[in-house]
Amino acid sequence: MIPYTPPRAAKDIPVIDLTGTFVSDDAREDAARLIHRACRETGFFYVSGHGIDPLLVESQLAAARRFFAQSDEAKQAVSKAHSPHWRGYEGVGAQVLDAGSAADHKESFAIAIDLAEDDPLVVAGVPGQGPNLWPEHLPGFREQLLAYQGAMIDLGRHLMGLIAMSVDLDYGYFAAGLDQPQCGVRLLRYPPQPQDSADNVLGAGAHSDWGSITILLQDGKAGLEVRNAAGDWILATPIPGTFVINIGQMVERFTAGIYRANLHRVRNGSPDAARYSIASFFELEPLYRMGRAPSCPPDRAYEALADLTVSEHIDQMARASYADAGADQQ
Ligand SMILES: O=C(O)CCC(=O)C(=O)O
Ligand SMILES: [Fe+2]
Repeated sequence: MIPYTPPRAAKDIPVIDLTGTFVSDDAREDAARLIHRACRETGFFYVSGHGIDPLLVESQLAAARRFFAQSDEAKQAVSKAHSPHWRGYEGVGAQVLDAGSAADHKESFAIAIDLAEDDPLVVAGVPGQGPNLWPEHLPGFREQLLAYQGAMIDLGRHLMGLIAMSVDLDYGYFAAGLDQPQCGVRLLRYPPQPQDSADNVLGAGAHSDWGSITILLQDGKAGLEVRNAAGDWILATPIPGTFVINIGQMVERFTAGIYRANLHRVRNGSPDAARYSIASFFELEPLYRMGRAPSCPPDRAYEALADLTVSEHIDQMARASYADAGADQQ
């Protein structure tokens, strides 16, 4: 358990403008340098100038509000219990992101790449691969989520290119793992924070993300807290028009620890309103093995991990985070 202590105001999470990076190599070099620094310092940065339609973004938050406003019965109809692939709805208390702490005070709905049961990856039993669960009574919901997921995949591919450049590799370094990338999109709703937090109840307990990069959309409400290099917790205040990007354990492994998949947590700062966010977990192909970047020196701590595929690693982490919540909660 990581006991809760109040955060400081954000001052160390930079905003990186991507506008020029879609057209100019020089702008890519500049952005890669800023990404390098951010990934060493906190593992977090905002991106602006990302080119994603603000209407698509607004509609995505609206879709999240519509989903969670449904009856409990409608939400349970797409319960994660019906999916062996980590898709669907889970209620408050279903997940423990900080082992030893109280369960997370959040509810969520997740999709990933929608694969038919006869897709070769599903037939081969590759962890996490399969069909999505879709709510029956929300017209347009599926189309919206798939459009948003498509935009996240485009942005994720671009960011992986910049991350490769940030450690002196080519923009195209990850091409072999980016043909059919994975992208989980998770709608999150954090009810108002329980005032009695004696047993460390948080919206999401302190954790680092498991995959490559997370692209986070926040509604206007503060809540995301990030631990900086000095060990202080700082608030990642929502900035309109941006996404918060953080690197996960796959990129930490890629750099053999030069970049850190940093601890973060959520505590809804509004006493009487829910906070909504959308976390998109961008990931290389399921069977990709994330080796060490040739430009980063080896570190023995990471050598033992090298044999797991992306999907095996994420599946292990997911299992652990739900096992901690007990089998009786969904
Ligand atoms: O909701 C947020 O602000 C962050 C969510 C998060 O860290 C996660 O889902 O991994
Ligand atoms: Fe996270």
